[in-house]
Formats: sequence, structure tokens, C-alpha cells
Amino acid sequence: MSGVLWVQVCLKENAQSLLSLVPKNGGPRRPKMCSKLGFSTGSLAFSSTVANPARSSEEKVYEVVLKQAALVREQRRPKEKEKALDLTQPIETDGTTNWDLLNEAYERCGEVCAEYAKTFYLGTLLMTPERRKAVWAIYVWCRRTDELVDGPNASHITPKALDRWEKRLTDLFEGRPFDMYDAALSHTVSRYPVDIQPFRDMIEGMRLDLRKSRYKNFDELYLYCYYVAGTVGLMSVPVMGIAQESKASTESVYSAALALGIANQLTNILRDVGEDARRGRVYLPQDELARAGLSDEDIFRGKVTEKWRSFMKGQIKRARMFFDEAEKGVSELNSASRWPVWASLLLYRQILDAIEANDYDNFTKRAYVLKAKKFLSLPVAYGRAIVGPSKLA
Ligand SMILES: CC(C)=CCC/C(C)=C/CC/C(C)=C/CC/C(C)=C/[C@@H]1[C@@H](COP(=O)(O)OP(=O)(O)O)[C@]1(C)CC/C=C(\C)CC/C=C(\C)CCC=C(C)C
Ligand SMILES: [Mn+2]
Repeated sequence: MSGVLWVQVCLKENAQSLLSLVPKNGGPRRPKMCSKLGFSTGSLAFSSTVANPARSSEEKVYEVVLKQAALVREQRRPKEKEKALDLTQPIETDGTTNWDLLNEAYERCGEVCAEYAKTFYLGTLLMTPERRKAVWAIYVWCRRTDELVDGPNASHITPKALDRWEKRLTDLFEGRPFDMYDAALSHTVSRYPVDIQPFRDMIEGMRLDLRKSRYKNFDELYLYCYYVAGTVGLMSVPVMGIAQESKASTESVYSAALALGIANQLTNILRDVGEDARRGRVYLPQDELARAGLSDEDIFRGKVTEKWRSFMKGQIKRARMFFDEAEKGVSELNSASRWPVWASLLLYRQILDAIEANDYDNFTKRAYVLKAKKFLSLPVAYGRAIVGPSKLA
């Protein structure tokens, strides 16, 4: 991309369980994921919070989930809802409203989406115009944030630059956008019950990427995945909306959204093992590698062995568990949001199949989903999206 967006950012800079964590009654409780994380597959025993009796990452993240859910619960009350979904207020500049500027800002967000995430962009066209624009604005902010540490100018990025990016974030949440893209997001967050915390946390994930290239165990990796991807789920739900007829607890929908982000990021990590290693990065949990008789050296050597296959099987199994968890929440979303979410879930999940089809060679081969398969997923996603919220509370 990064060129275009990066230039924009730079210019402006110089002048920012899961697995069933939610009880049936929907009330808060200590996450119980530890037991799930502690499962073993073959010789692989996943790391768990047993080794770390202090508060686990899941527990910390679950607090954010509860906070976000509380905000959206308000919106689900009919009277509040109307107000929250009213996207008819234009940007105010110098005390005067500017409809053209706002529309242009959203249009530009749409263009960025269309350029960098074509399938996703097509999916958003199925949403209502208001929601679609809001999702574009969030997408662009996330993409720009990722570009800071992954784009062509990443080597110049310092923690200070991320602090400035965060200051810009605070400003836009307070109605002082810095540029067009910020203006679109500023408008979005003033119309939907979107909280700043997941945005801040995503920046924190980028800070982690600057200073950390190894993860001791899954608890550490889980926190990283929350920062850079689980946050996207939490940002998106208030905009996607929960179906009015949904009987699911708001927390359970948020937990599913979080799980989708984590599943996507774990999949990203499994797909990019070779690419990341060439940048000196190993995201795979060190303790799990060691238990499988593997080390960083095996990853740098990049040879697919029986040990590696068996290790990868366990990693893929865990990523699929997160996708399964996410699936539980999609039907609870507003009808117009379900199709794009199903489509993205099914498409991303197939990357795991592609890794298997490559005989677990994620050192030299990049797993991807064939165009035809992508295309075929769309009607499947549509079929699933027709199914609305479960009747059970
Ligand atoms: C109830 C329920 C299931 C609701 C759905 C909630 C929902 C819409 C969740 C979306 C989850 C999602 C798409 C997460 C993105 C995860 C991801 C791939 C994060 C990437 C991070 C860094 O990765 P890395 O650097 O390792 O890899 P790259 O080589 O750079 O790819 C990200 C790149 C962070 C930036 C994320 C984005 C640009 C995506 C933002 C997407 C949205 C705001 C829209 C989400 C909406 C839909 C319909 C999928
Ligand atoms: Mn990236």
C-alpha cells in the first residue's frame, strides 16, 4: 500500500474463551478458557495458565469484552437504538456542517477498502449504506495502523510515532479529526457505540511488534492476537449490529467476534511462518515448539519433518476451535451483516485447509484459497446468512 496511505500518515505526522467465556445466564464470570487451552493433541500439550497463576490474558481480554458488551447493550434498547443508528449528521467544521466533506471522506475509505481487500469490499456492499461506510472507516484506520509497523517505512517507526498515532486517535474520538480518513472514523464513532479501548489496544499490539519477536507460550500469543485482531471484532460488532430478535447475551456475541479475530490471526501466523522467520520473527509459542522437539533453528532451516507436521496439526486444530467458537455468534448479527461475516469466516478458514494441502510446508509455500473456491464460498455464506438468531436464550 502502502505508499499512498503511508504518505498520508507521514505528512500528517509531521504537522497516531473465548471458548465459551460467557455463562448461560449471560452474566460475567472468570473465563474458563484455561481448560480449553490446556488440551493436548498427540504429543502436544498446549500451554495454559496453569504455568502462570497470575491473571491470564483471557481474563484481561474478557474484561474488555464485558465493557464493550455493556456499551452495546445500551444501544440494543429500542429508544437508544434509533439515536445510535442515526447516521444523518454531517461533519462539523468551524461550526458549519459539511456534508460534501463527510461523503468524500467515506468514499475515500471505500476506495481504500476496494483496493486492499476486494472480496471484503464486495461483502460490505451487502450492508446498509450507513453500516457499510462505518465499516470502511474502521477498516482504513486498522489498515493504516498495521502499515505503520508493516509498511515500507516500518523501519523508521518508533514507539514515539505510535504515541503520536494514539494521540491522533484520542483527538478523533473527541471530534478533532486530523485528516479525511480520521474524519470518517470520527463521525462513525460519534454515531455508533464504539469504544476507544479496542483501537488503543490495536496500537498496543503494534508496539509489541516493535519490541518483541518471540512468544513464550500461548497465553502471550493470545494477548498479541487480541491486540492486533481480536480488537477488530470488538470494533465491528457495534457497527454490524446485533439482530433485534436475538436472544443471545451481548457478551456471547462479543466473545464470538473476539474469537473470529483470534482465529484469523492464528491462521495468518500459521500461513506466514516462513515469511515471518525471514524477518527474524517466530510467533509460535516457544514452549509448544519445545514440547514437540522443535526450536527456532528448525523453523529457520525450514524443513518439513514428521515432527513439524504433527506440531502443525495441533496448531491448526486450535485455530479451528476458535473459528468454531466464532460461528456461534454470526447468526446473532443483523441480517445484512451476516453474509459478509460468514464469507470472511469461510474464506479465512480455508487457508488452514490450504496449509494441509501444501503438506504443512508453510516455509516455502504461501497457502491461499483458489479464486474458484473463494467464489463458491459466497453462496455457501449466503445460505448460512439466511439463518437468523437462535430461538434459545
Ligand atoms: C459475532 C461475530 C463473529 C462478529 C464478527 C466480528 C468481525 C467482523 C470480526 C472481524 C475479524 C477480522 C476480520 C479480524 C482481522 C484480523 C486480521 C487479519 C488482522 C491483521 C493484523 C496484523 O496481521 P499481520 O501483520 O500478521 O498480517 P498482514 O500480513 O499484515 O495481513 C491485521 C492486518 C490488522 C489490521 C486489520 C485489518 C486491516 C482488517 C480490518 C477489518 C475490518 C475493520 C472489517 C471486518 C469486517 C468483516 C466483515 C470481516
Ligand atoms: Mn501486517
